[in-house]
Amino acid sequence: MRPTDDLKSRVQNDWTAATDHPFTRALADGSLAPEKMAGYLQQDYLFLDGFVRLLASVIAHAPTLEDAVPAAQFLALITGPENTYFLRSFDALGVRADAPAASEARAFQDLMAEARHSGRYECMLAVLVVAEWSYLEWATPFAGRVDDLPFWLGEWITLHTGDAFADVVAYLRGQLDQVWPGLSAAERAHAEDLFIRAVSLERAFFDAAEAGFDVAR
Ligand SMILES: Cc1ncc(CN)c(N)n1
Repeated sequence: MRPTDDLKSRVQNDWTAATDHPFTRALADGSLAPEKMAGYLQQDYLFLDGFVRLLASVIAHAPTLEDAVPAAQFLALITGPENTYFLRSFDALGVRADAPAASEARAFQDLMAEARHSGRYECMLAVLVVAEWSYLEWATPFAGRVDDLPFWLGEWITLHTGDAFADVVAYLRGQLDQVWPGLSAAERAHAEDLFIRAVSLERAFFDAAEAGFDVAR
């Protein structure tokens, strides 16, 4: 079994809860209240800050230029079209971009900083694999629904579906699978711990979004 499949199988409960969640089902069928999407996006914009730094660290730690290029191209997408999606959505929803962090966003920021500061490529990848693979899984079944949705819902699905995004997930998983056999037991345990905590935080983030984050105006 691929190491990344094995890691996922160890947290199947949280994984399923995070990738088949009432929040994303409501997002995809258009019944999600704009206020709830606004609160989610404000908190996710704080997530994005730590994510960009973590992805930049993966680029810095990739073993070769060839290994780094797909991450660098993905970083351009995140800081380009995804960043402007957030800003256009805040504008359309009438909310500010700089909300105070809720505990779920802070916990994710802390985890990403921990992975980055570990200086370990596999630890950085473990968190990125969870973040992107789980989003590909929840969004893919809804790829055909985007045309009927307001852009702040539909484009969020589009950003996390399609061949190019599936290639990003395949690349991140491939990098982690590739380095895994060369790791010691302690190094594997460290990366696995980050993977498990990241899945749990993905679930908690959607639970909190469904309950409704406070919205800053
Ligand atoms: C919390 C979270 N996890 C993952 C993603 C996917 N980029 C995201 N936007 N936000």
